[in-house]
Amino acid sequence: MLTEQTSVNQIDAFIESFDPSQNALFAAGENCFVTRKTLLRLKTDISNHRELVENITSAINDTDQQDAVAFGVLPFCKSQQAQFIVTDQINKYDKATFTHRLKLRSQLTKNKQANLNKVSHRQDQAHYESAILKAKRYFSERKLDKIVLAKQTDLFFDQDINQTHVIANLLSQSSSGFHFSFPTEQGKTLVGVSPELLLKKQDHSIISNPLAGSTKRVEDLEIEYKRKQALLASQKDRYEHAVVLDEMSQVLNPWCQQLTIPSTPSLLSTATMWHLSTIIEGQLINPNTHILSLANQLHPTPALCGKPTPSAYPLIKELEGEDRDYFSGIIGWCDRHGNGEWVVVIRCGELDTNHARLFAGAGIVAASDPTAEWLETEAKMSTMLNALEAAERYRELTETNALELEIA
Ligand SMILES: C=C(O[C@H]1C=CC=C(C(=O)O)[C@@H]1O)C(=O)O
Repeated sequence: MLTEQTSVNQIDAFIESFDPSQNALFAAGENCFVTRKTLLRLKTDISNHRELVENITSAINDTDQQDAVAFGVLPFCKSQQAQFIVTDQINKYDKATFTHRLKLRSQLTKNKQANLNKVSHRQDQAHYESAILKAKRYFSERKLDKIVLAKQTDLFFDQDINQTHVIANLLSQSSSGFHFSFPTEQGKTLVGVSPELLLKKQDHSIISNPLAGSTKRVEDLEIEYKRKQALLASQKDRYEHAVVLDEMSQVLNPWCQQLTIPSTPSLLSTATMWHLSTIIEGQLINPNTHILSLANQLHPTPALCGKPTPSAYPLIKELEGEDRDYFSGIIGWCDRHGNGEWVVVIRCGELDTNHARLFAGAGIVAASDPTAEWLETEAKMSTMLNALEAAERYRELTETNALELEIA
């Protein structure tokens, strides 16, 4: 399917021409895939799983290229359209080497890094916490068990953001996770490093790694140890996590001859967070089942939406006050055999000239504390703030805002 691993010189030569507004990137495990050239771009509805699979399969088949692959991003909302890039021009690199060479290159060419000038929360702390209190009414009326509430934050810089540099930072911040960069048709670049594998499929085998239940990482090892133990023991977080597994097993079971879901979660870390994590493994009844069909049926899981899904979906739009678009959607690739790998679009942002819009959410259940959940979204946003080299300035600007609010 893909070009064989290449030498450092070849990587450097490619990096010279790497342009995030043209090349899509998806890095998982030890591999980093980068598209060289687009054969076709297409947009397609996602409300019907069969239609989605048919559209993508025929787009791949129409290329007449055996190795063609579709890279895509599906929005959170099923009434919006997915975007795909179909290509057989993909380079496969060793992730560690690509990261190292991209970082070196971006350090050499880096002019003065853009400075963060202004922060504007599209949902500020007061909005976010009041949305949680409103959701709690639905919990007490037993209309809802869980809802994931998110915020979007606009950052404005004094000059254009160096997108290659942000991607290099994301890659070097953590070797684990799923790094992605996708040039959208809106002329923006969706970038991030997701810790959450929605689904990977190869012939009969499927694997998924849902996450739900979180705590922030700290430098002090003793405190960190206590936080990890508290997360594992937390009834609230275990419930948040169990809701996700329940829903996923209901979707996957009918498709599988075998499905293994461990009875207790383990812990998974990112550069900034700890999460409750479960690895689900299965064997499909039919190896021709298309990954997009399954991924789109799972999406959005209660790790991004809620339970019951039909109640949580419209309430999210009402409480957040705007569409999430591609944030908390899914991103990945598939080939002509219906194999591929899809992850959820979190720990991410959309870059556009001197502006970045960041996204972060948290699972809310009856036992949630509004301020703790807000702080969790702040901690999750630090992945992108660090990649933008704007974490300190963000704190200065938002602390000043908070102070101004207090004085007023
Ligand atoms: C919605 C996000 O995280 C989800 C994934 C892992 C843990 C989560 C949590 O503990 O709330 C969220 O469900 C996000 O990072 O924006």
